[in-house]
Amino acid sequence: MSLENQLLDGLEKLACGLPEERKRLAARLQQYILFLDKWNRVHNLTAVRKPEEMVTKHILDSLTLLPTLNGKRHADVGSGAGLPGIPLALVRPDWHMTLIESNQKKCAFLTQACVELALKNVKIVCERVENFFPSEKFDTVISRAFADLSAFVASAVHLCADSEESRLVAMKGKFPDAELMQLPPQYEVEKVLRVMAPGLRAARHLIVIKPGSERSN
Ligand SMILES: C[S@@+](CC[C@H](N)C(=O)[O-])C[C@H]1O[C@@H](n2cnc3c(N)ncnc32)[C@H](O)[C@@H]1O
Repeated sequence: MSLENQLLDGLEKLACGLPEERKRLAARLQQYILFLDKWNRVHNLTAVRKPEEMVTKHILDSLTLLPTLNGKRHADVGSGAGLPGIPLALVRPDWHMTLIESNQKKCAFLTQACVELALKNVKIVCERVENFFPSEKFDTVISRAFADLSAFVASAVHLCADSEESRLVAMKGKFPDAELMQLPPQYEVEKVLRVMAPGLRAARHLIVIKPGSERSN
């Protein structure tokens, strides 16, 4: 199956967009994969080397977040090669994504990817998340493969908007029993969702956390 058809099939299974729109989204997502593949050959941005594996392991996995995010302003902490932030920005041009990444080489890739893909709804912050204090905060603060839950929350809770609806969402593989037990009690785990990325057999979980009163610290 071609990359574009693999993406189309995955978008359909995720119930993402209407049929005509899905074709356009699949073409945009393919453009991102091809650009990531080109850079990855030289700069080693991700261990997933085959574009067809990037479809499931990176793109469709990132898009499992879609039904869980509320609001329009989202931050992706430790975004790496733009995951999950860039796939989300591509399929939801009405959202604003801020990608926070401390590694200069990865930031250079992210900046070029935004130019190549003409992404107007993405901001790159090349800084450690602990040192980033934006004037406007976020409805959702997301991470994938960034840190254990306690470290993620401790370093990024200050980015959550001062509203009842703001959340931190960590993307995890198997159910993270030990990490959940270690999470300090001031953070309320609102829900743990088991999600399926089309074509990916591995277990995936989204941990949705309320920031509590810690966010303004
Ligand atoms: C394992 S990678 C995951 C990348 C991407 N989220 C993914 O799922 O493919 C973790 C990323 O977090 C970045 N990182 C580590 N500590 C950070 C910090 N304190 N602030 C911002 N980025 C950080 C690293 O440079 C790296 O790119």
